[in-house]
Amino acid sequence: MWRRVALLSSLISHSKPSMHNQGPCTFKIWESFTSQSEVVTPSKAAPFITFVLGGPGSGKGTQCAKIVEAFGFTHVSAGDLLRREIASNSAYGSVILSTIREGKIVPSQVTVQLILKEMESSDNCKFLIDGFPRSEENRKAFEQVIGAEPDVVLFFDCPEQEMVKRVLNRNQGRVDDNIETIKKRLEVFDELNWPIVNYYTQRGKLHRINAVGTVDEIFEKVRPIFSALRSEVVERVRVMVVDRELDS
Ligand SMILES: Nc1ncnc2c1ncn2[C@@H]1O[C@H](COP(=O)(O)OP(=O)(O)OP(=O)(O)O)[C@@H](O)[C@H]1O
Ligand SMILES: Nc1ccn([C@H]2C[C@H](O)[C@@H](COP(=O)(O)O)O2)c(=O)n1
Ligand SMILES: [Mg+2]
Repeated sequence: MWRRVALLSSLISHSKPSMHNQGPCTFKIWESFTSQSEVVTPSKAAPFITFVLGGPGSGKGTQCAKIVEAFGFTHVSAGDLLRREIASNSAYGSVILSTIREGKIVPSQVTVQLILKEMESSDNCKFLIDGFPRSEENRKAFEQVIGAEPDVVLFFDCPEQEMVKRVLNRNQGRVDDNIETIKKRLEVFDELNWPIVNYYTQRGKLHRINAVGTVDEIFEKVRPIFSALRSEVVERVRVMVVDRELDS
């Protein structure tokens, strides 16, 4: 039913040593992902995946850090992976840089391969995929390549004015933290985000969180979501560990 992942593009640089098949939760995909017509449903023996949605500056990264601390997830930020790719001068680096500068979305194939590589290199079984999907194309590419859907989707809902204020105060030297790029990012967000929100709402997976308030106030809205899921996550990790032991 399962087979090991062997899909990584050689065009993507290896900035972290590969630990394929070494961790307790060796990452696998369904053989059936090659069948495009097949509906993909989550399996018990799959990593526990949370997608984290929200506009620029809505506080995704900040809340992910709190979830990691409280619940032991591994944080995979699509934006950070793309920035790392730029810094490593890989084949895609200059295209990614100009895309980010223009406030646009990098082709899904690139982003999904980076996410997959990061998940494979982790010995954890529970992931927060931050800033992904940013478009329906992103979402479909993830399902096709990884062969799984997220278990949970968080959406940090924040007014535009507040997002702009936070981004302009961020002060981390990001090339997209300027008013021109923010305007474009907000336009792209408004155009592409809602179909994703609707899709996961219909599937009963979306948690919309009002992202106005202090960091701690917002986390107190996030915490119960993961507390309620604790036994499901523990069971998933157990199944994956057993699965791996049977495999080895
Ligand atoms: N609740 C909050 N109140 C005030 N400032 C916040 C809050 N949450 C995060 N911030 C600050 O706002 C800025 C943006 O937060 P963060 O980087 O977490 O957003 P993000 O959603 O990851 O944005 P991006 O999509 O651009 O990566 C940071 O400087 C962060 O410290
Ligand atoms: N799925 C994604 C995620 C990010 N990007 C690009 C475009 C974003 O403006 C930039 C920064 O991401 P952030 O750190 O704000 O999450 O990275 C993308 O193209 N596709
Ligand atoms: Mg972020």
